[in-house]
Amino acid sequence: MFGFSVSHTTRAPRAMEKDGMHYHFTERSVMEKDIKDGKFLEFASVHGNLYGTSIEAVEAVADAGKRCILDIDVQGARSVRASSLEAIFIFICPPSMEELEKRLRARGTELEEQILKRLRNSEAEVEQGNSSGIFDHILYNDKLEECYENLKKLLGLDGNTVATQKSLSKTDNKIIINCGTPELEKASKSFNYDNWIEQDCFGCILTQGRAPGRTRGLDVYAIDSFSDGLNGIDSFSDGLNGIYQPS
Ligand SMILES: Nc1ncnc2c1ncn2[C@@H]1O[C@H](COP(=O)(O)OP(=O)(O)OP(=O)(O)O)[C@@H](O)[C@H]1O
Ligand SMILES: Nc1nc2c(ncn2[C@@H]2O[C@H](COP(=O)(O)O)[C@@H](O)[C@H]2O)c(=O)[nH]1
Repeated sequence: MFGFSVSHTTRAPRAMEKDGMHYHFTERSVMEKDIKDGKFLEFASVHGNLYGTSIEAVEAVADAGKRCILDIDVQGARSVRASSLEAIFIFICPPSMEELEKRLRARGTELEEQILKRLRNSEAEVEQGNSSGIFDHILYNDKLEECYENLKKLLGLDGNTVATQKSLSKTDNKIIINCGTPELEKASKSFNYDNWIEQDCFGCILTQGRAPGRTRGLDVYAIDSFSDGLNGIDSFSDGLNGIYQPS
């Protein structure tokens, strides 16, 4: 259902990280050129390295028929928030700086200098995450399982709403999204067709999987429920598969 957008970064890969899976590891000069050429939705300098979300990375998720999740820092979130893109922004916050330090040290992937830099930056991020107004929700990541449960609740994935959230139909030249929760309703109403980047019902950015300008001129409607047998998600097979994944 969900797909992770594989970011680009100029930092070196960690031992277990694979190029193209965890990140697209890249040279700074190459990434800077790609940024100049408009290939990135957002980018930021984080802990001394460049990180960014390419348009292609998001399209790859959309092409797979999945909803796109971006794991990005506060600067990146601010850029997306300031853009015309609509998304739900969730700040995942450690329970305390002490616990974060323990976790970072236990991860064993950074040298002391980098750990200290990351902790300093995290302090600023936590402050901004809590007070900048960028984020729609703050999730405290104390016990992982609880955090996961809370995330599911927040996305309306914990109960009966799931079935309706997945409902989508295409009839004639109209795409109909079923709004199962207030969050969904907000999301589908903010569907941004012009930019070919849409708000996913679960707060993720997703695309049509096509480049800007190749519009087919479809209209998008959000409705409260499917009472007329329009649950035709399986018939949604004309190449517009970047929007919703069939259940
Ligand atoms: N709830 C949790 N309980 C225990 N360990 C956790 C929990 N959440 C995350 N961790 C661990 O803490 C470490 C840091 O987490 P993560 O990599 O998500 O941090 P981050 O915010 O991206 O920080 P950085 O930007 O420095 O990478 C990882 O080793 C991760 O496995
Ligand atoms: N603005 C962006 N931030 C990103 C992106 N990909 C990852 N990140 C953030 O960087 C830090 C560090 O990540 P790490 O893998 O080196 O530990 C972390 O906060 C990520 O969320 C991106 O594409 N854009």
